[in-house]
Amino acid sequence: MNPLIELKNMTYSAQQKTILDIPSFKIYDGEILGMMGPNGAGKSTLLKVLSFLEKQSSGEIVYRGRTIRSGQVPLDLRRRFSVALQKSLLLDGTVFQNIALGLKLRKVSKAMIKEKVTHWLELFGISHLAKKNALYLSGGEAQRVNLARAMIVEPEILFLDEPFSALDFPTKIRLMEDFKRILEDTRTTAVFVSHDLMEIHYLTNRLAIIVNGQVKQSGPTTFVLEHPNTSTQSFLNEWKKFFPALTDNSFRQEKFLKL
Ligand SMILES: Nc1ncnc2c1ncn2[C@@H]1O[C@H](COP(=O)(O)OP(=O)(O)OP(=O)(O)O)[C@@H](O)[C@H]1O
Repeated sequence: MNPLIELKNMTYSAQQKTILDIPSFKIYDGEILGMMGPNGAGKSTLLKVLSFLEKQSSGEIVYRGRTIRSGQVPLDLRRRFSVALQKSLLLDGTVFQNIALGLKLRKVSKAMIKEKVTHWLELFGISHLAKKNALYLSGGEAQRVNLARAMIVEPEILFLDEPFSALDFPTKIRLMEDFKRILEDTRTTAVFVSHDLMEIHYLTNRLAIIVNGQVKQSGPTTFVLEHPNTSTQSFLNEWKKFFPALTDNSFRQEKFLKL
């Protein structure tokens, strides 16, 4: 399988400190890749480098066979990606206008914008909010708008940095269920940073554990959770003490979704 993105000897440094040092890492078409690791491990920085919001200090990022070397800013590629952060950063305007923004910037016709926004409002279950000012939404509503805004441009990769962390548990579950279905239906490749093992377990099919700016382990999510290696076990075993059943597949089906 050809990777969508490949990192080769990639480092990222700031203030004379190496923050990321990744000799080799690949992201594949259609996967939902989770990234976990302790505070300050470099997850958000990696997300920014992968989405070309930050330039790597050395090494190469190969995107669909096109090599981007350190120092280069591939502005044309940025438009193919969407980034959704924990804080939804919505603009003062209606929900409709917020979701339409990416299409407007891409000079899509008014009729097409209307059709697409209506479609994405429906998919995220927020049609009733279309005319509401986006600054006066609840956290759960705002995050639905944020995700619809990211998805409407049909990104080749969606980068998510803790988008659910501020939501209460039932709101989070409902949004994650809807979002997972949308990602699967649209076959969107997604890279998802989270501190929450339940979110990671539910949403992702591959997991990378980042510690001290390095990818210490990656593989199918359930496998990594069940078989931490010597570099990741101290981090993962802390989690597993509190959620021993997370490595049991039936847990997700029978308990997690019905909580
Ligand atoms: N521009 C910068 N200048 C200096 N240090 C930076 C810069 N960007 C990131 N760092 C440092 O790099 C390290 C990794 O930060 P990053 O935000 O990527 O970690 P993280 O894994 O996302 O952390 P958290 O889980 O706490 O959100 C931190 O020590 C941070 O202070």
